[in-house]
Parts: sequence; C-alpha cells; structure tokens
Amino acid sequence: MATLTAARYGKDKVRIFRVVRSPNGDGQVWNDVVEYNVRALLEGDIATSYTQADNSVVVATDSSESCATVLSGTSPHVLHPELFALDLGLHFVKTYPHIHKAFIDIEQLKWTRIIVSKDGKPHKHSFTRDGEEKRLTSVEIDATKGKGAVTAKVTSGLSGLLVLKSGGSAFEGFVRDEWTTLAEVNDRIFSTEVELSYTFALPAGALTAEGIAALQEKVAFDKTAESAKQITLDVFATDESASVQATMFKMSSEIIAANPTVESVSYKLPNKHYIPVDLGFKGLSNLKPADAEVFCPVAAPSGLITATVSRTH
Ligand SMILES: O=c1[nH]c(=O)c2[nH]c(=O)[nH]c2[nH]1
Repeated sequence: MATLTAARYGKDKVRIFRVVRSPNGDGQVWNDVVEYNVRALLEGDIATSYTQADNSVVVATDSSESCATVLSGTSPHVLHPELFALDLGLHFVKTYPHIHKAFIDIEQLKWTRIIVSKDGKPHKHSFTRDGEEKRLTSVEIDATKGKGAVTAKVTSGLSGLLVLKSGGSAFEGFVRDEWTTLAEVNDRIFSTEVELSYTFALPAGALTAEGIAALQEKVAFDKTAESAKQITLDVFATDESASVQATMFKMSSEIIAANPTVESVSYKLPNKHYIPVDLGFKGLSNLKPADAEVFCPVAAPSGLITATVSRTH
C-alpha cells in the first residue's frame, strides 16, 4: 500500500515585465517598471488527480501562468512584490472552490533608474541592471478555514548580494586539536554572497482584496526591504568582525530592532575564502596576515554559516 501524503503543483519561472505609465504633471509620461520571476503553486482537493488520473480537479499549470500574467496587468499592487503576491494568491483560493492554499514566490530582478549626468535627474523611462542581486518574497495563502477566513504568511528577503571587506575581519580562538590546520588570523578578507530572509507579523483578521492596499502602510514591506539591505551593508562594512557568526547576529538583531513588523531574520552566508599566495620563492613575504596582499580567490569549498534570530516577546 502507498498513500499520497503531500501534493502541490503549479507554474514556475513565469517571467513578467510590467510597465506602469503615469503622467508626471508637466506633459511627460513617467514609467515605473518591474521584472519578476513568479512561481505559483496550489494545494487543495487534488489528490485524485495523482491517485486516480482524475484531471477534473486540475487547474492546469497553464491557467496558473495566465492568472499571474493577467493579474500583473490588472493588479493595482504590481509594483510591490509582497502585495502582488498576496493579490495573486488570494485570487487562486477565491476563484477555485477546491483550492485551499496558494504558494507564491517572486524574485524581483534589479532595474535601477538611470540618473542622467547632464542634469543630475532620474530619467523617466531608462533603467540599468546594476547588480545581480534579487529581492525575494514568498507568500502562503491559507483558506483551509473557509473562503471568508483567509490568512497569509509573508517571508521576504534578498539573494545574490556580493560583498567583500579587505580588513576589519579576524578569526581567532577557535577549537584547536589534532584536526586543526587553520592558523589564527587577526586580519583577513571576508567575502560572502548574502542570502537573507525575514518573516513578518501581519495584522490579525481575514485577508481581503480590499485590505491588501492597507498592508503596505501597516507592514511596510518596501521600507523593510530597503532597511534590511542597508543594515546588512552597514554592519558588514563597519563591524570589527570576530567571525561570520558574530557579524551575522549583529545584522539580524539590528534588522529586528529597526523594523517593528519583522518577527525573525535568517541569513545564509557562505564564507568565500581568499588564500594568501606563497611568494617566498621570489623573496616576497606574503603569508603573514600583516603582509598578505596577493590572494587566490577559492571557488570551492566555502564555509557556510547560517542562523535565524527571532524577536524576543
Ligand atoms: O568566521 C568564520 N567562522 C567559522 O566557523 C570558520 N571556520 C573557518 O575555517 N573559518 C571560519 N571563519
């Protein structure tokens, strides 16, 4: 005997680019743009599609894609990834009686408005990809308690933010035994590709389409995204780092302190190693931390340090 114990399906990597045009008052049209990769997965009374080849319960993944694409054209919230994800998730559970949960993941690619040097002004419709980092959100919409009692969970963050500091980082005092080859250093290169996520405490009460707009004000998704990134960069740059672990805890604590709607913060930080090269054969001293100026960046292996820090209530 075998039993289906979990089932969830939908469309992944739906690519969306949306332009929102608005008159800017002096006869010109101002454009805002977003580029998203969307994943929309559904759960509900769908077991028979797996166990009995019953497609009558299947909302085709093609239809999920249509919903994402059409709503990107009609949602008043499309420029705000969390709000758009809530809109889309709510749409699925409200449209299909037998769909009780929707899971929407959005990756937002970077398009930053170009500042034209001639006049120092932001351009009305021109943008640049100034980094591969992505803003992320994952929204879970839950209608298992009824279509009038929908609840949501929102986790947001960023990935692919590459940072490096060439000083202000030490690693000393760790366990030394017969397995230890690493030397203690009071100055080293610290480089990582930041993967950050944070969970939100949403206001109590059922989620409704009309209530979504108010969440931007109440939960401050966009402000939190800016703040979390800036704190990550500020702490990374200025901390006299004793370890990746210690710096990571400081970043997380500051994000919680500065953002009242954030419940918990998780980081995954690879420690991308830069190894001083032995130049002794040319009479150059490059191996002592104080002397080292030439390094070999090592693609693999890397350390991987993770943590979740939660608000204390
Ligand atoms: O900041 C660090 N934390 C570690 O746990 C570790 N382990 C290691 O080899 N180097 C480092 N650096």
